Amino acid sequence: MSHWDRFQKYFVRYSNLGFSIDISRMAFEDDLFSKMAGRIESAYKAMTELEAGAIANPDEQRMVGHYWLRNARLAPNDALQQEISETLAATLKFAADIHAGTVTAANGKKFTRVLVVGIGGSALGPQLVANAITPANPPLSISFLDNTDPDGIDRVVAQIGDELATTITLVISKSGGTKETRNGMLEAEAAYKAAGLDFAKHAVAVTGAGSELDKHSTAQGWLARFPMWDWVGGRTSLMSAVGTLAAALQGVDVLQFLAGAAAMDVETRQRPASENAAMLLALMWHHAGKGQGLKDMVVLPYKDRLVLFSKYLQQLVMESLGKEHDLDGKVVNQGIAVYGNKGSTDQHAYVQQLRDGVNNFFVTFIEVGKARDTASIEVDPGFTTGDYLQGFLRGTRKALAEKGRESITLNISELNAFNLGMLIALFERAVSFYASLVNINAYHQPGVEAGKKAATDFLAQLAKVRAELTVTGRTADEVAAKLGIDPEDAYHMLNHLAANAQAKMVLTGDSPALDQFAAP
Ligand SMILES: O=P(O)(O)OC[C@H]1O[C@H](O)[C@H](O)[C@@H](O)[C@@H]1O
Repeated sequence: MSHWDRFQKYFVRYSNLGFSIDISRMAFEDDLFSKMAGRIESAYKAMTELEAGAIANPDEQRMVGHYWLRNARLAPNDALQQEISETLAATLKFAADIHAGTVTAANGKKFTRVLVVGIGGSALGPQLVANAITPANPPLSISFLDNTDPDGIDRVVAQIGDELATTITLVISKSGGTKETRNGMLEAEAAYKAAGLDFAKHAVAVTGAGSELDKHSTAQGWLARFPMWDWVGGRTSLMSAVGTLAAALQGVDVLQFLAGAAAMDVETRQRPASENAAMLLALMWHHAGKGQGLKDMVVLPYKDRLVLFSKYLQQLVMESLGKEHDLDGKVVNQGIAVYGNKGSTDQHAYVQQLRDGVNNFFVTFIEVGKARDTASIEVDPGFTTGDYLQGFLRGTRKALAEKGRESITLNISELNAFNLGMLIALFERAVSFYASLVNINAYHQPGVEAGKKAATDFLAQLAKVRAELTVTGRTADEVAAKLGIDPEDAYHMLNHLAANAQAKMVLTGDSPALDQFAAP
């Protein structure tokens, strides 16, 4: 069969949405659909139950409700439907009050900037939206504190400068207890205080009811609090107040963003697999990686404003699918690695390996029809930069295909709120379908807790190591023996303390075991 015939055979287009998916350059056999029919059927059944309010996250005994966020009528009861609708209305009203100057900074002036403090799903989605679909001259600019790196925090606070006086800070944390976010909140509060500003009068919480952050923000009398629910995972929370509040403050058309997601949901809820873009993605992932994630997903949008899409999908895909056990408790070590930035830029970075090197990936091209909103100059007689961008996408896809490297191409007409909503809904549902195909729970994240606990242990030991420092100096072995901890851990802690003026290295031996550290 010619490429042209295969392209036409498998090409799926939702003309009403200006969307299409091309899987023809994936080297699956024609009997893929029949071979997978049983698992496809189970995936559709699981999806129907999930959207009807089943406990689709059995490990945490929770419903999975992110699809309801863009169509509240789907929620399984009136109370939830009302809560979703009222929260959306409240975020839009709050943003309108900020824009109108009904709600102002403590100095009576309109807010001009929003500072988001969050991490993981409480930052990646808002960062994607801010980068991709914020209007050219947004009513509020945006900054992010998305890590517990003091140097990074200092840079953001310095960039905001005096504008802090008209900056509204959104502290976003579903659990309300994530330490990086708590630290960012305290650092932001310190910056406001240092500027003689009352943080509470510039702060808003987006968190679960009754969380540490909820209690704190209520006790401190912050401007507002918006809810997060336990039936929305962090990585699928962008269409809750996590994403809608920051988006609305920046002048994004939130209702169009949600409408795009809802429209893609309609197309991908129950269509037969061969016409269902989300099921097609899930099946291509399964084919490429043999159901074990053996090939990485390279995300290559040929649009600068989608450069954060791969980072967003890293969490959505890898935190959902990267699981040790399947639903039957069998050890499966599932997952699909995701990386990428943007084309054609990445052609000058790693595409060399994609074409000629190890064939351990498949590419997902994202093609955006409309090149720009303004008129184009000619960079060659008759050609524009947009022509080049399209040429590089098509050329790279062809060059990869010639060497047996697989790719999927998604096409949207232009980059706007509706179409970004569509893309996010598409991948959310593809993740749900894929998880069913490989029989895993896509909605919990046990592995993340392990890291959090190890960090807590590290901090407890760091305090003891610091207390062990004397004027004369101690080696890591001596400190470890005294405290009964791992000598290498002790060594790294002593170096951390020395690098930050909380210890000093008094002797450098010819092996780390001889290095001596003393009190500063
Ligand atoms: O929103 P928070 O509760 O602060 O959680 C922030 C992030 O923490 C962990 O990394 C979770 O695995 C993520 O899913 C979550 O987005």
